[in-house]
Amino acid sequence: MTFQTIGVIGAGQMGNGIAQVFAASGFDVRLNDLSGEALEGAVARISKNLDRLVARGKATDDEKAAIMSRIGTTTDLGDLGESDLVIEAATEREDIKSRIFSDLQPSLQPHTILASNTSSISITRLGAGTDRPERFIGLHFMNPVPVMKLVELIRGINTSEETYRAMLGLIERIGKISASAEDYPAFIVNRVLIPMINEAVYALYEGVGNVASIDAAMKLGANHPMGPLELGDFIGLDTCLAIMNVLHDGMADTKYRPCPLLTKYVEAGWLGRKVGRGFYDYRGETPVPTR
Ligand SMILES: CC(=O)CC(=O)SCCNC(=O)CCNC(=O)[C@H](O)C(C)(C)COP(=O)(O)OP(=O)(O)OC[C@H]1O[C@@H](n2cnc3c(N)ncnc32)[C@H](O)[C@@H]1OP(=O)(O)O
Ligand SMILES: NC(=O)C1=CN([C@@H]2O[C@H](COP(=O)(O)OP(=O)(O)OC[C@H]3O[C@@H](n4cnc5c(N)ncnc54)[C@H](OP(=O)(O)O)[C@@H]3O)[C@@H](O)[C@H]2O)C=CC1
Repeated sequence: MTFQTIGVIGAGQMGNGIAQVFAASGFDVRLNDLSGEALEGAVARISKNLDRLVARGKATDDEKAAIMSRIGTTTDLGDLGESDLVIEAATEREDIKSRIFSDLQPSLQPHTILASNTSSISITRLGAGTDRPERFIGLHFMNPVPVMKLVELIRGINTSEETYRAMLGLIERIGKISASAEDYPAFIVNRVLIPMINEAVYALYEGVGNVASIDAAMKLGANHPMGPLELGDFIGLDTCLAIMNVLHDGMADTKYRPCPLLTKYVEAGWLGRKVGRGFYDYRGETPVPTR
């Protein structure tokens, strides 16, 4: 299987990172989002990330220009039809993802592989709703995509060995390392990580600590690069809540119940860094804890 053109759906924090990484490895990328504004924001973000690399001598101006020239944007899903692989990285909602795959299907070539960057949703179920469950797979990148080495590779029950092998090779080609996970709710990384973040929110909710003390405790006491509440803000509290709900429903176990305080923040629209406020308020010079 050869890959040249990669479609990416959803130009949020993950979609733009995935687009950057593939373009930097020489692939042509078609980035899609519902809104032109999101696409402009993604291109600006990628350009800024590459400027940082140029400033640190890790890339040249010419390399930056070549990477940028390989990224095309479109609000029309039909423009992704030429892709050899399409990676969906839209909002963590099964109805949105299923709809995207069914809208995309008529434009696709027969050989195209479909992947979802979902954090938690069943790959088997998403794949079963398409015309190519054997060429459907979970490709779970980590945030921030240009920095994090891991891509979790999740095979649905129908995913073929050929598709799996092709993705193993592709992950290596973009300089990442894969870990294979079985298709159970939230896979490996988020099965462990998101309940930890949810537990930190419980510690806040119950008054065991405040935002600053909980994050300091885990950064200095467990050597985590970010505290769990800071990390929740970084991931997006809507995404964290969606993952907890998938775990709670999928495992049918109350140990995964989302903390009511997490739900309250999401209901308030305090989704974390991407909107300027979550467990910290990012609208000033330095982040200020909200509790
Ligand atoms: C929810 C899911 O489904 C799965 C997930 O993704 S879970 C989340 C997984 N991610 C994590 O756990 C991240 C935890 N945090 C970290 O590892 C670190 O805080 C961090 C890598 C994000 C930043 O590290 P830091 O040392 O504080 O920052 P800094 O020194 O500024 O940056 C280190 C490098 O990362 C780059 N970087 C930092 N943030 C970046 C971003 N958002 N995008 C691109 N590059 C970034 C910097 O350019 C720098 O690169 P160089 O070393 O090449 O110069
Ligand atoms: N955040 C993280 O740390 C990680 C997230 N993921 C997963 O990646 C996916 C994306 O997450 P993330 O980038 O954080 O989310 P964001 O909210 O940053 O971005 C999602 C983007 O998808 C767009 N979108 C929504 N519906 C559609 C659609 N029908 N067609 C095209 N684009 C659409 C949204 O547009 P609008 O804003 O207009 O709705 C938004 O621009 C999720 O499945 C998430 O679970 C995986 C690993 C890590």
